[in-house]
Amino acid sequence: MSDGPVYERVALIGLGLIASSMFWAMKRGGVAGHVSGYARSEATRDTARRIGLCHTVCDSIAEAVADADLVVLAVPVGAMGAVAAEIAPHLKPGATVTDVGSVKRTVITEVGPHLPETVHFIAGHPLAGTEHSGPESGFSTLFDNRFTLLVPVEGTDPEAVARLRTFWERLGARVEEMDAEHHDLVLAVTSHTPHLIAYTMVGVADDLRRVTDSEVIKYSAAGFRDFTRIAASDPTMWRDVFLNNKEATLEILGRFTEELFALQRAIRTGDGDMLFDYFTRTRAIRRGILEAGQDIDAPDFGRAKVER
Ligand SMILES: NC(=O)C1=CN([C@@H]2O[C@H](COP(=O)(O)OP(=O)(O)OC[C@H]3O[C@@H](n4cnc5c(N)ncnc54)[C@H](O)[C@@H]3O)[C@@H](O)[C@H]2O)C=CC1
Ligand SMILES: O=C(O)C(=O)Cc1ccc(O)cc1
Repeated sequence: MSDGPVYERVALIGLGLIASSMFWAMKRGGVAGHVSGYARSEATRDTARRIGLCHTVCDSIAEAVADADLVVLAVPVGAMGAVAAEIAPHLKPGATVTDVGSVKRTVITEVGPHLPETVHFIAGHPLAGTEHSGPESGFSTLFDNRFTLLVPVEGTDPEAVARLRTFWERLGARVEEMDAEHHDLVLAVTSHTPHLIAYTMVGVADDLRRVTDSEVIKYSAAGFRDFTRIAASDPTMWRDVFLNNKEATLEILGRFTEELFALQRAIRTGDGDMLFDYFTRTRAIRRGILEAGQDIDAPDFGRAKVER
């Protein structure tokens, strides 16, 4: 594969954390010839122009997608269907449309039917992010060494998939393919339910704060600080994730609650062996991941940001 652009013209719809990171990563690697961008709010478009995000920031979605070879939907999951309907009449035949949403089954169901048969729709999800949002939060290294999952449906043109794979690889990502149901279950375990637990724990601490004044924050240990970081994530995005990955999240939450009750019982009855065995098992999981050579720690976002 040569080092030239993978797509001549790319359109980014929604100019938040993921789209802006994609732009900086495309710029870094010369992955696109020209990038146009569109965001619904005028304030976001103004910010994008001010910081040089995209070669052209368009005031209409039709103009943004008109000549694009690749269109990336980077809006909250709940907005994907409506955005697909808006762009459909303006797409260039032969173009690829993809998305970056955190849930895949509902996005495929809601986007697919709006798009003409002359375009390739290939759903996607970069497993990389931060708790920040908006056009100024992105940086070029966000996808480096992180997975991007592609979710092609039956009958998708393999050449279009291969090209999208190359695109993500040139942004720094490791690419794998997965089906939508499996994706949604895996993400419910590894991302969606953990976010819900963080939101809950911070909510509980907030209730307590009214009793103990500012002690919860003042004496908070690293674990709780991590929860507050995650619980600072965008409310619209996460509302949409849970409403659109209902079944898998409820399944995992059910199992979580059962385990929590078992631990609660062990504490109440003084069953130290149960607690010790449980914690020994969970410790082995992290050790196993580290021994397999996978880097599971978050990158240094503070430093990466400065490099944009
Ligand atoms: N934030 C994260 O860590 C990750 C997010 N994702 C997914 O990427 C997508 C985008 O997320 P972020 O970039 O974090 O969000 P963001 O909140 O930073 O940006 C979203 C953008 O979409 C625009 N928007 C919202 N509703 C719209 C609509 N109806 N029509 C047009 N534009 C609209 C917003 O104005 C904003 O420009 C979401 O689907 C999210 O699930 C995927 C991986 C990681
Ligand atoms: O900031 C974090 O800890 C994340 O977990 C980022 C993230 C959020 C949502 C996704 O769909 C993928 C990655």
